[in-house]
Amino acid sequence: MKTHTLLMPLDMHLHLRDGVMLENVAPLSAYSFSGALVMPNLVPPITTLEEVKAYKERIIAAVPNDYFEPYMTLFYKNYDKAFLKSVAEEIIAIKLYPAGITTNSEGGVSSFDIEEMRPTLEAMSELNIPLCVHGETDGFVMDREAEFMSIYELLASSFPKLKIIMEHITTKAAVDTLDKFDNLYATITVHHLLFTLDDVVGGMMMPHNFCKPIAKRPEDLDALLSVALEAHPKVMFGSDSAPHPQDKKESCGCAAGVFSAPIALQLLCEIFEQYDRLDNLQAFVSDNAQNIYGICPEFKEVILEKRPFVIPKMYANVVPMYAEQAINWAIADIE
Ligand SMILES: NC(=O)N[C@@H](CC(=O)O)C(=O)O
Ligand SMILES: [Zn+2]
Ligand SMILES: [Zn+2]
Repeated sequence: MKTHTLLMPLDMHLHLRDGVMLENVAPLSAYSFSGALVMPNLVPPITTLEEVKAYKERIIAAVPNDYFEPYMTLFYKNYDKAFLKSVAEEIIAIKLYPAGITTNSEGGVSSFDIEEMRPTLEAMSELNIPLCVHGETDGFVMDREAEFMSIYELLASSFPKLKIIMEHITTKAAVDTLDKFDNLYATITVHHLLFTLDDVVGGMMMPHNFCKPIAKRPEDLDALLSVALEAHPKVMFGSDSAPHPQDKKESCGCAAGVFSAPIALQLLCEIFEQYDRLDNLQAFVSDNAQNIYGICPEFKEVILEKRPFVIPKMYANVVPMYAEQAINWAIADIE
């Protein structure tokens, strides 16, 4: 049987939520990943040192049986340098959300006034704290990410020493912007390497494929595939696995978010094998992130094998991406 081994897989964009949901989903990521960058968009969002520490403890308590490093983040506000110094050791990045643009982002940034943000972003550069960004404007839904490129360019040129990560990119526009600035990086999800808008609303409406940013056009998918499959050194895997209870997805006013964490590595194997690029998957799911963030996860070896695997219908009360569908790769063993 064909197998493929991945060392220390990392998920550099993950929503673990809190409470019972955290207890249900964290073990699924901890099983197959060495670590993950944990997003701070709880209700209310994570904005203090005490909240970061307490949330990290709750995550570790939820995964008693596996080694798993939660790389913590703060929700962006205009923090002062003294505060940032006091949290720098506890976090890997700060996540900026435009206000109201996605799940639990109401307290985000409402105007990109560079002068207002300058003290915080300069302090982050000096303290070497990367800025992760949900890059969408409030424009027409298919144009939101492309319209945000001018804000990325302004941020990247105004703060050339600040590492800026364009989270969950979905467009050719973002791929084209990546190499314009040395300090721009990106994460890509597995669902955005598979879906276009057709998979969301092209036939019957598929709430479990609905997320922000929405999947775009075939040429965007091709651009994302081109940088992911070559494991472009400024691109890393971030699942953006975003669990919502079934009734919040299968309802009027469907919540945005695709739940992919437990099947992400299997799907990535399938995609990279399909394009004959399995050799690049290690860099995409771990090595690039280690280089970009300067992290060194503890040893974990995940052996995948090529055999049919039917994705469960539910994980607790969450419906995963591709529920009940058969895929070609499965996890065989983990050490
Ligand atoms: N991606 C999503 O559609 N949803 C995420 C938030 C986010 O990453 O934008 C969530 O927290 O549910
Ligand atoms: Zn987002
Ligand atoms: Zn997200």
